[in-house]
Amino acid sequence: MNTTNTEPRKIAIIGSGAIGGYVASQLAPRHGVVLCVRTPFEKLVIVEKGEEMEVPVRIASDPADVGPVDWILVTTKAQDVAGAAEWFAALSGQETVTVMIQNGIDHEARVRPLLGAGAPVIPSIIVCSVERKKPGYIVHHGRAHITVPAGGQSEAFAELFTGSTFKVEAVDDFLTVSWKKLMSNAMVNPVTSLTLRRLTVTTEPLVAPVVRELGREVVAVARAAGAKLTNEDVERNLAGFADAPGGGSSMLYDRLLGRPLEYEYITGAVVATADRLGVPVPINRTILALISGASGHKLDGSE
Ligand SMILES: NC(=O)C1=CN([C@@H]2O[C@H](COP(=O)(O)OP(=O)(O)OC[C@H]3O[C@@H](n4cnc5c(N)ncnc54)[C@H](OP(=O)(O)O)[C@@H]3O)[C@@H](O)[C@H]2O)C=CC1
Ligand SMILES: CC(C)(CO)C(=O)C(=O)O
Repeated sequence: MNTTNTEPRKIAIIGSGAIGGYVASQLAPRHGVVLCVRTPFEKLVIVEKGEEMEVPVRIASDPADVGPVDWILVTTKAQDVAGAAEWFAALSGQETVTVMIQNGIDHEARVRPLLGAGAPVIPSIIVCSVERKKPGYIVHHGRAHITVPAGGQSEAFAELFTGSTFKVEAVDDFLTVSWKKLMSNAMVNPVTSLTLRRLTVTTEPLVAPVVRELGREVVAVARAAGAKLTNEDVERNLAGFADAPGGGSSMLYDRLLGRPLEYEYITGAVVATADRLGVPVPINRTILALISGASGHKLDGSE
């Protein structure tokens, strides 16, 4: 397979929620896209600036109905990767490249047990605010940026998005980009989820200092792990959240629906790394306890 030209490719997206649906909408005009879904739906609709658009994709709910593809894009929540084992088996061919489009760190470790030892895997960091209102109905609140590590198949991956709204950037210091995004998520995802508020909750006078301290703890952990973060990154994030009307977080949307929360891969990853490297993170540890208690529980108190 020649992965460095711009011919149409066979692309499968495992996990067609908010991110998977929006990414599909940007690839479908030029490539053959199949959505590998757990909960079937009839059609994929994207809402962009208030306008609905139906996306021409194939929707498959049975791994027996698909064959090997050029690219597998993984956009489930991090804790759901293992549950998609049958999709990986059906979609993987000799030259299939798998791209992890998820929050958190250690992307490759999540999927490696489901793939052959030498199968190429690209980790990625996505900045894009999207909300799934119901299966197959996705609202894009703004931004469309993906970062991948330089080298390997990353250039070919970036070419898939030619002509789309996504900017795909390949960087040498992927570690720093990963920790910057993890910091952003550790600052807002649990706080929006616990307060049931959108990003503007971070401007509340009593909330902002907690969010700032969550970020500063992550800076200390990230630096111990070798990433180049500073407290200025925390301030930049706070200013950015205040300037994001309408946007929430993926953890807020899950909490509103009583779904399992991705906390182990966000705040949990911060605390686990902090413990390994001997960095104190008391606020993140407290938030981890609270968000773990909220995960998967209904909002009406009925458990
Ligand atoms: N939403 C956002 O704005 C952002 C999200 N992210 C990250 O992107 C990743 C995806 O998040 P998001 O799109 O919000 O999540 P969603 O919950 O909206 O979508 C995840 C999808 O994965 C599906 N899924 C789960 N298990 C399987 C399976 N075994 N087979 C097939 N499909 C499966 C779910 O199906 P079902 O319908 O059955 O539940 C759901 O449709 C996460 O890591 C998140 O943190 C990053 C940046 C922004
Ligand atoms: C909050 C946001 C959009 C960016 O920090 C995100 O990554 C998420 O919703 O999980």
